[in-house]
Amino acid sequence: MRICRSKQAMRDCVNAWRAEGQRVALVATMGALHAGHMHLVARARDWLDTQGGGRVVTSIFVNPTQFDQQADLDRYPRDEDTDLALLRQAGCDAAFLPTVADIYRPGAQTTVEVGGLSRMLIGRLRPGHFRGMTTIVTKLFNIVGPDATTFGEKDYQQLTIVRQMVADLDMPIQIIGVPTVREADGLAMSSRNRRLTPGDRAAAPVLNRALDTGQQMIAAGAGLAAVRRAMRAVLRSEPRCELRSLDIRDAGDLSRITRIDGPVVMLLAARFGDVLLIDQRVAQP
Ligand SMILES: Nc1ncnc2c1ncn2[C@@H]1O[C@H](COP(=O)(O)OP(=O)(O)OP(=O)(O)O)[C@@H](O)[C@H]1O
Ligand SMILES: CC(C)(CO)[C@@H](O)C(=O)[O-]
Ligand code: BAL
Repeated sequence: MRICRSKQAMRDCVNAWRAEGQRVALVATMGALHAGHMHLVARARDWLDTQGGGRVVTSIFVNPTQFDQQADLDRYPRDEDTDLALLRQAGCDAAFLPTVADIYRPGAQTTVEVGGLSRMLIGRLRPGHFRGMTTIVTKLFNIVGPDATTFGEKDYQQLTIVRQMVADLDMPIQIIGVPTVREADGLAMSSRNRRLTPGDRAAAPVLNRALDTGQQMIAAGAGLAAVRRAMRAVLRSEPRCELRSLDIRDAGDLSRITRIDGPVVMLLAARFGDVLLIDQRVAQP
């Protein structure tokens, strides 16, 4: 596996592959890798196989501009040695680990923001978060120049925003959504899980239980208000869960709905101690 620590090294590596006619798929991460990330690498490889082969690049960059809280950035888990070992095992072809100084040149004035979608839901809880995310994702696309990229459905609003951006700005990149990988007790894998105290870790699967309840009720034809009530009751049964938002939206464009008559997405954000976790599930009547 090649290790590229600068934009130039990454570009040189991709240019050499392109000269051999290789396609390229990108997996963008902030490191502290887990099995969910490995699925993104595997799905990137699957996509390349359907195209006659190619190279997988995984970026590891804790992007400061998408953090609205300095403490969250400072405490974000980092574990480069383990990350690189996992990527080698997964058959990744290159890891891109740029520095903040290389990525953000002084005096930069340009950001990328997807209008309405970035300001709703998590965008309200974390002001500026999605502008930082779409800006770094655009920069990664410009540096690596991938044909395709995989994103997790766990970060459903992020995936929806990236799809919108790529369509709006005519970026010639295929976006592949990857289902959420879970721990045995149902908790969605997330780098932030390792910051949970043992008590909060034991409590956190309540998010998945609330989503199970919502999904079953929606499949049985229950109405919006009843589903919300039942999900809230499940979440309230766990005193360590500090609910920040519970939304049921159109699964395609995240618009508000007044009734459930097609695919919807249930979106949860909750704090356990000082850790904000999110989870989601698509359901239909
Ligand atoms: N459990 C999971 N299953 C599938 N994909 C995932 C999972 N967790 C994260 N991803 C995806 O991995 C990519 C990189 O995410 P990131 O590095 O922020 O990891 P994370 O586990 O989501 O960390 P965080 O604690 O910041 O939520 C994103 O596309 C994200 O949706
Ligand atoms: C896409 C991403 C790597 C951009 O920093 C980040 O938002 C993430 O890890 O989901
Ligand atoms: N996986 C989402 C990245 C973030 O929390 O900033």
